[in-house]
Amino acid sequence: MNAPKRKPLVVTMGDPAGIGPEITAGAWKALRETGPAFAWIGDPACLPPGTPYEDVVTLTEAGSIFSKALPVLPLSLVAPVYPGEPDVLNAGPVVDSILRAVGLTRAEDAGAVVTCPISKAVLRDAGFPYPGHTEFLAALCEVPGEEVMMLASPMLRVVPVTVHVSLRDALNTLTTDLIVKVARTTAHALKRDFGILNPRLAIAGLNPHAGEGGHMGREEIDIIIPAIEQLRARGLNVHGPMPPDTMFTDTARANYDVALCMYHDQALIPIKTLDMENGVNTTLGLPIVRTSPDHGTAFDIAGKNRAKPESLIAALRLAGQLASYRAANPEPPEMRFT
Ligand SMILES: NC(=O)c1ccc[n+]([C@@H]2O[C@H](COP(=O)([O-])OP(=O)(O)OC[C@H]3O[C@@H](n4cnc5c(N)ncnc54)[C@H](O)[C@@H]3O)[C@@H](O)[C@H]2O)c1
Ligand SMILES: N[C@H](C(=O)O)[C@H](O)COP(=O)(O)O
Repeated sequence: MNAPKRKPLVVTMGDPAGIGPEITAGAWKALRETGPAFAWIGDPACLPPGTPYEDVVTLTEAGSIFSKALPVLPLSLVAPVYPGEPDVLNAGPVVDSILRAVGLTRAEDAGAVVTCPISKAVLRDAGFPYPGHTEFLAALCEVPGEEVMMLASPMLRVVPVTVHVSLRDALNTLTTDLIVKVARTTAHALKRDFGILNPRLAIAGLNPHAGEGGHMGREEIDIIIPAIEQLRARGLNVHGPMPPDTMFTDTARANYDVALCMYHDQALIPIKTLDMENGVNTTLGLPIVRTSPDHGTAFDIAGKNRAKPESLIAALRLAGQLASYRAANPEPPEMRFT
């Protein structure tokens, strides 16, 4: 039987005053011969001067011209773009680019969505009601609350249990049920999409020394250990709570497939420190594949020809692999949630 033909991926514009346009042009140059092929939904006026691009109407056209030019599904901005100076007036097209990308992927015209970085502050100032792509994508896919953020690189995978909230709110919202839910979605995705049959989950503690038996905080005893017990009772391969300060050493990382962390920076500091260039953000729990580079808009270097496209290239490669894996491996019923 022939392997299913790979569908082109679709890349969103992100904030046009950030590094999205230039890393997109850089990723196209790096991947034009090998793929995965993709189309970019954005305003060509914000691409670096001299970028060879061609307007397209369909993803099929994008696949056939990809080796010659960056395929663009055009979308007009409202305000002129000055690199490093985001404009709230362009929030509408930034959001439209995401909406169109999700529509094309849900319609199975595109293989996956790869998002360029948005400024959460600019979108929030414009009235956008979501904290980030992760939550917005879950709403668009009609699975609000099911989303799980995972950042992955060849060195480490991490999942923050609480995500885009203040540290104080993270402590207030951390519950046994939430840890169990996020861990189950993570284990399921590692089996389903990454081919890891019995994923090993390391659960971080919250407090110094994972609470030191309750002398440095009770969250491990009251919240985290009950979650670990429930997950083990479901047959998941889980260990912890691990002291957060030592769980990211080379030796410790060799013993797990993913680290479940209790708050955003506990998860993202280690991966961005160890492997920023190869890190990819992917949203688990969605019916579509979504990846993103692990960095933000980098307004400080936008338009200065200093932005590295490596993380976007890694995001495109991972999206291509996950989409192909899903197409070739329809989900067997026994793999569904344990
Ligand atoms: N997926 C996303 O949409 C996403 C992810 C992270 C942050 N953000 C947003 O980005 C904005 C800026 O966030 P930040 O300053 O904390 O992080 P950032 O990742 O934009 O920048 C942090 C530092 O890393 C550098 N950097 C980032 N990407 C780089 C690249 N590809 N090549 C070279 N250097 C690079 C920047 O110049 C900066 O010095 C925020 O508004 C945040 O909301 C968006
Ligand atoms: N929390 C992510 C990070 O710091 O890299 C980032 O903000 C991306 O979030 P979304 O993919 O939800 O936009």
